[in-house]
Amino acid sequence: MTLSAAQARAAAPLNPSPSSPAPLLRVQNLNAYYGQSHVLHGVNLHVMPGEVVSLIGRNGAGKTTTLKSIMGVLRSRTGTVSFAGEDLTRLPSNRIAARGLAWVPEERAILSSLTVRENLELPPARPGGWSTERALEAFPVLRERSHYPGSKLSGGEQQMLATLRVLRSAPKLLLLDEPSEGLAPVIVQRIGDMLQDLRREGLAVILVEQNLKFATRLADRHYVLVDGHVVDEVRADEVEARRSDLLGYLSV
Ligand SMILES: Nc1ncnc2c1ncn2[C@@H]1O[C@H](COP(=O)(O)OP(=O)(O)OP(=O)(O)O)[C@@H](O)[C@H]1O
Repeated sequence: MTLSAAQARAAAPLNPSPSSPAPLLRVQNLNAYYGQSHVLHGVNLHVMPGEVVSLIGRNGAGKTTTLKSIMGVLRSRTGTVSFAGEDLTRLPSNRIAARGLAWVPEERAILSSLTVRENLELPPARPGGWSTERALEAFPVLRERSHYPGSKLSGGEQQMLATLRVLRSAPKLLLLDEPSEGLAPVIVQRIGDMLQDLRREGLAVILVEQNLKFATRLADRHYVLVDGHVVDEVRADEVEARRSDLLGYLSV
């Protein structure tokens, strides 16, 4: 098979310039399996310190599987995942999280029978992590609802709460799975503002998205996944010129 120019670029060595800083996260030749089903095929990607990178692609392209493989939640994988120069591939997921990677799954991991405040207070805060007060200050809507059970929150509020919970651990890299999914445009805007604030603080992010408008507002680079392959890589300054390609990758 002949690689297209875009595929060749996506498959190129991950840290091309010897003078550029080292990536925070480097994923090399990642293959992942559910039983006999081979789902990721040699995925290569990297995230630089403070960079926001999106993974875009249709349903079933392998975006969530990539996040699960990075976090060590899916163990049936080959290849290498390194973070700040350390090979994480063989570590269990709790130790991967302890290195500073935080995953907010699509299902928005909150405890629905506990109140907003209890949800915020339950994960242990690490030095530098967000306190409950800081979280409630940043999101007055959650302060107003601090005694509500998680189950009574809107989808957008649950998304904010799930993200704030993981910020207690002072992560260095946030992995967000479709944070805008199912939310009203005004709430999507609010979530986007929150991510802009976090990036200004230097947090690196991998954003899994099917909402191109949301992804292109935030991300410095986009990796396109098709059937478990990274087939393209588009920088933010190329998005306008390549918008129809990007829309094509996402259309069904
Ligand atoms: N637990 C599982 N067992 C078997 N196959 C799975 C499992 N989870 C996902 N798959 C399959 O793996 C492939 C990649 O799924 P994945 O969830 O990573 O895609 P995605 O790009 O995140 O799409 P979506 O937005 O639909 O979640 C799909 O073909 C999916 O059916």
